[in-house]
Amino acid sequence: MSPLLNVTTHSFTDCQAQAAALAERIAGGLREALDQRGSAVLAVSGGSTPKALFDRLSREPLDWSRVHITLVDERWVPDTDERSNARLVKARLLQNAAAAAQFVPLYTGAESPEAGLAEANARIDALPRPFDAVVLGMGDDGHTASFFPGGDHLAEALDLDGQTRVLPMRAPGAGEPRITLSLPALLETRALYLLVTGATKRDVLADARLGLGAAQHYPVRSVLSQTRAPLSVYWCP
Ligand SMILES: O=C1O[C@H](COP(=O)(O)O)[C@@H](O)[C@H](O)[C@H]1O
Repeated sequence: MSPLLNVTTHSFTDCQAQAAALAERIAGGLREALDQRGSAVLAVSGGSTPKALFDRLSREPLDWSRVHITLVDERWVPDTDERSNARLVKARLLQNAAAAAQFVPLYTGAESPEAGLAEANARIDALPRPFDAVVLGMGDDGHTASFFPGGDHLAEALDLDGQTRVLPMRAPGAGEPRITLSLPALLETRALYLLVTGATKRDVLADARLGLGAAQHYPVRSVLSQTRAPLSVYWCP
């Protein structure tokens, strides 16, 4: 199969419609998981893009008490910091019906992601697998999760044969030190979504698909070109 045949793009003219459609689709997958296996796991991104999605998803009627929610990546800051992805999840997703969900943070309170790595890995290893849904975002520099261009553990994180599900990441464009699920950990999912908004990110994604010039190094290419998990891109202006 040609790798890009593994990617389906859903384009919306309205970002509320995008958020509603993806929330409904994720909720459907979680309900199916609850019916068939009794529990469900959802891994989400942070940043600014998923706010509308989280607002919608938090109102979806399902038994959230049997859903584990974790992060695909985290900035190594406490959840009192406005840069914390956990803070965003608590403020926008763990609300309404979804307040009953069981949150599994990546930040452990240790001094550094390296010092907190064993605990973070243990938390992720303890979750049922495969995950039921993974929601990725993308930065203007072509990063996804905390797979940053020039990242100190990038090659390890993108290694499809890698055994460690959680890795630290430091990179020039990352701001603070990070922790991230690895590519193979993210691809072990029943549903994989990439949420993208705005013309700049649309163009970054188009460049990443072509892989020309600087775009050949965009880490998001690792998600576009893999064949383990079909990828659904949700885009709005
Ligand atoms: O640093 C991060 O950035 C990406 C993209 O964030 P956005 O603000 O452009 O939506 C995000 O997906 C990732 O989880 C986060 O840690």
